Amino acid sequence: MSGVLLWVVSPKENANSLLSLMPRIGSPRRSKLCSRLTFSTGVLAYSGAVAHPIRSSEEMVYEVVLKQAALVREQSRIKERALDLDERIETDGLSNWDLLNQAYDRCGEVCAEYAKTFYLGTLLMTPERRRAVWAIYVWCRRTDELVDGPNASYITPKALDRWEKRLTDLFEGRPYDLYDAALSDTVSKYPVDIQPFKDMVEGMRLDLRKSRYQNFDELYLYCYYVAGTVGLMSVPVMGISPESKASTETVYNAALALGIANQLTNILRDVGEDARRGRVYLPQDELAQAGLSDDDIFQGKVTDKWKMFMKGQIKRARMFFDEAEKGVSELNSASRWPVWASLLLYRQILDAIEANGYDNFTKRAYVGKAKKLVSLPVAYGRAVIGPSKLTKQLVSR
Ligand SMILES: CC(C)=CCC/C(C)=C/CC/C(C)=C/CC/C(C)=C/[C@@H]1[C@@H](COP(=O)(O)OP(=O)(O)O)[C@]1(C)CC/C=C(\C)CC/C=C(\C)CCC=C(C)C
Ligand SMILES: [Mn+2]
Repeated sequence: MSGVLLWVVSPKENANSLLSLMPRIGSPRRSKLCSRLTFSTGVLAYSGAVAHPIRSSEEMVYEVVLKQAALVREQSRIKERALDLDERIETDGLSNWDLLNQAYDRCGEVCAEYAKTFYLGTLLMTPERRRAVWAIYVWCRRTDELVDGPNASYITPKALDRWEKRLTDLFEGRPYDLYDAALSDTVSKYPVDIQPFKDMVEGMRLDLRKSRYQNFDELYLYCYYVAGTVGLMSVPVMGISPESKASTETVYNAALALGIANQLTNILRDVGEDARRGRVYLPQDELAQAGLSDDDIFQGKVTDKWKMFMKGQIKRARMFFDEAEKGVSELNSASRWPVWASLLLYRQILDAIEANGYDNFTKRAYVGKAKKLVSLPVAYGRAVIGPSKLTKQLVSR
């Protein structure tokens, strides 16, 4: 016999308490802490006489973190073979090497076009790392465009299956086009696991079939798929400082946290815009606990209830940013500045939501040019600071 049993653990159901908003970063210790302190309800799977809890999103994501961290340690994917460019790419008398350089240059152009500040930041990286990050950026952008771009209404689950097949092909050295060729080369040189890429495609599938999230556990998984994955993809390329004493998992957890923080911020910024597309990413149970419903969101009135609710959501996003900050200094020195810059800039969107009086229905929170300009040297200042000397704290987490 097997089935699912719902149980209630804690009598304290206070959605706005600090503890219930804690980032659920997936180290086993944190996981235990979270389940002890924050879970008010849970799902227990039972089969026969043995009962065991169904894994939370956090635990499932942590497995990917461990896998990626192990891969980095082993450096097992570093291959000696040169990239075998597929005959589907027209050669025009150019060598594979020329084509590859062209491919990377095109990725850089896309990056400069869509993400100027980030592009500028990458210029501080070594040429090898910089172009690898561009290649990853372009693949992520293209993946996102499938469900968010101008042709989104034509995208079907089958099209996403084809996109995933193309992904496995490029990981095996069979790229379809120039952008894929750049990524194919990157993943052959750096210890990048395919799983976060596949998971991002899964996030796009989720966007096709799901427009409501019952609780934070569901939302956490979505945020991992579409943004936490970016952190896991980027760190193997950006590199961890040789001086870092932190465990690889610690750094990957921070990278994951930055992706989650960014996506939560993105969701809070875009509440009105998403509602107009029939989408509500905010956790339904937390909305209900705050006395709010989808209708309140569709009506878009900034009430006291809404402000209270938003304060809690912003607090949680900030906690993920705090968790991420702990890992940035552990990265290679040249990679720290773009990461700090993107963290500080994205984090300020939360301040902008507050400054807009929590009206994220009709106003789009953004960071103005002056604030952006001030943030860049601040990011630089932070980037100069290297890995933490507090090794014990970081290693043992
Ligand atoms: C240095 C740096 C920031 C590197 C990452 C570069 C990279 C590969 C970015 C890809 C971003 C991308 C196109 C993702 C596709 C899905 C998506 C659009 C996610 C949203 C990004 C914001 O986009 P935007 O504001 O344009 O949103 P709209 O489409 O307009 O709605 C996300 C919110 C998530 C992006 C996630 C990150 C940038 C994760 C960053 C984490 C790291 C780089 C790890 C850093 C390492 C440590 C140790 C902290
Ligand atoms: Mn958005």
